[in-house]
Amino acid sequence: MAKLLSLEKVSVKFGGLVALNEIDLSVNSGEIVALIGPNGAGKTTLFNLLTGVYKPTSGTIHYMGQNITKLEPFDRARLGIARTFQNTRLIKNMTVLENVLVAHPDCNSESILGSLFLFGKGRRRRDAIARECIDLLEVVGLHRKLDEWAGNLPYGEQRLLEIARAMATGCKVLLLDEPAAGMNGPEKKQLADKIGYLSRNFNLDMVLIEHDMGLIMNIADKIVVLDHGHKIAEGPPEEIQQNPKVISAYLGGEDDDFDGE
Ligand SMILES: Nc1ncnc2c1ncn2[C@@H]1O[C@H](COP(=O)(O)OP(=O)(O)OP(=O)(O)O)[C@@H](O)[C@H]1O
Repeated sequence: MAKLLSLEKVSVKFGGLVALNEIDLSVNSGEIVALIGPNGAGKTTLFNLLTGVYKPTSGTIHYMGQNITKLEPFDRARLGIARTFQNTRLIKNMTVLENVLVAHPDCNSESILGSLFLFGKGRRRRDAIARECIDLLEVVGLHRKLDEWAGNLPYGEQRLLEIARAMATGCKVLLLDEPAAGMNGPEKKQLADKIGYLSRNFNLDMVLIEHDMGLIMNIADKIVVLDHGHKIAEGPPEEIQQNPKVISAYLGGEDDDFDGE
């Protein structure tokens, strides 16, 4: 498998605190990678490193063969690295479709209004962008709610809308921060199905921070375990589930939380 994204001996220090210590990590093309670890392990710091919000104290980050260690968040987004947030960043008083349209690189809120006055080629382009966005909403199952206010959607659907917004940017790597947080059982099942579908059909690579072990066991190809800024394990779910280091560090020995149920 081709390496898409890789970290080589990356460390992040905040004053005297080592939030990440010489982390090596790679995301291969077509992979779903789950990042787990107890509170303060360094998961969010790693996401901020990948998006460029934080720069490493030492080490390098490569993406599609390019050294992106010093690239700013905007440039990384343009290269195809997108993320969703634990607390959704939707524009609640815009419709579902408008939320996706404004995330599209060829569109912004001014051009949505301006498009009323478009003719010919401009209008065809606008229609094509709208079609693309509606197709994305169909993929996440929200195509029947195009005109609803984003803020009125149930929580699970707001998270799916965030994924559609991230995809509208044309991303190749999607970083999902606790996508299942606050979801009920059926919503989690729907999310797991969508994530699997997106990965298979859109050639989208995903890294997710998630605490729901059942979800992770279902969808992840690889799990990376952090503890106090150190990578303590990496491997397929069935291997990680049995790893005594992980059980004791992450779960304090209570392996009944780690059975994927
Ligand atoms: N901007 C910052 N300044 C100082 N310390 C920070 C900063 N960001 C994170 N840290 C510290 O780095 C360590 C790792 O934090 P991080 O948020 O990455 O952990 P986490 O695994 O995401 O935890 P949680 O599951 O609670 O969100 C913590 O000790 C945290 O207090």
